Amino acid sequence: MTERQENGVKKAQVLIEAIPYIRKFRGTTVVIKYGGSAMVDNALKKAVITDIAMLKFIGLKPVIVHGGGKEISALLAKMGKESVFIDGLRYTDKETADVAEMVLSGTIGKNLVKDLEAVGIHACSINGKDGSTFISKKKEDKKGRDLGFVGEIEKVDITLIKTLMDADFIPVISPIGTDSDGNTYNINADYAASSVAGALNAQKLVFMTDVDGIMKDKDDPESLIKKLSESEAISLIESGVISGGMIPKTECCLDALKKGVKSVHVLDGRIPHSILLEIFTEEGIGTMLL
Ligand SMILES: Nc1ncnc2c1ncn2[C@@H]1O[C@H](COP(=O)(O)OP(=O)(O)O)[C@@H](O)[C@H]1O
Ligand SMILES: CC(=O)N[C@@H](CCC(=O)OP(=O)(O)O)C(=O)O
Repeated sequence: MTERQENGVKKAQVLIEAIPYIRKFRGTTVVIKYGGSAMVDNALKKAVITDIAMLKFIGLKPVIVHGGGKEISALLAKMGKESVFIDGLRYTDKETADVAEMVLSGTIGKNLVKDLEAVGIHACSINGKDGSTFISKKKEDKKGRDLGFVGEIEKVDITLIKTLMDADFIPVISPIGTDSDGNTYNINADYAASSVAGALNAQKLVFMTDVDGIMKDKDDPESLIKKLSESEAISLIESGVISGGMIPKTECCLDALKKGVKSVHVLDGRIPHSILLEIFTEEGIGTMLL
């Protein structure tokens, strides 16, 4: 065989390795929490859009829940407003809630739709106010501090999400909610993603972050944990191996599993095509919780 033919065979082998996974996951729902570097860097953004398009074209049902914390902070800074975080949640006064809605729903959601439509995938962006998708309430802080208009989701009404999916649109969901008094709530995107995945009874929930996955030593990528059970994850939190921002993320993973999601994946969004590598290869690329 010539070198060109050998390369062709290698490409075919990659496709063949994916067959059992395509068979297993066709027709199932995959919720993707999109954020971090993969949302800021243009080349990575393109890779994520391609991956999501690929999932859709081969018959999976992707649903996107996106973040945008850095972009909200940047606009607030331009307005001369400092961002204040309380245990990872942005203190949200009325003006900040409006800015969060504008950035998340007005800019990021619509741009994702534009990028998906450009590769031939129908997409529609909504936030939790549309169709009363996120029935929310003010989030109470465990230590009694006031978080302002930070919301938590009491219930996800999946009617609109399902309607879009049934009509072959990828729902792109911004983490904004409302209550019966008409307040606008800013909701942490990880929490929103796990609530959506639970309500849809998703096969998979994928978190894109800026580290390799969950590690035994957070500064040593070689210590990546490839598979994690619920009980192991709890003991890693208790022993302090999982710390900082990875605590709420892991809690969201556990919450989704409890709500019936079959597996949850924490992936490095800095690696191009990490979604495809995780779902369609034997060795995966990040951490899978199940
Ligand atoms: N055991 C661990 N494995 C991986 N990351 C960890 C671990 N413990 C703490 N972390 C920290 O959690 C961070 C990821 O959480 P966070 O910054 O909130 O993610 P994101 O901004 O993507 O939502 C990592 O940058 C890392 O410093
Ligand atoms: C209450 C709260 O903190 N909301 C987040 C919502 C966006 C988000 O979660 O974005 P990332 O996933 O990129 O962090 C915020 O205002 O930053």
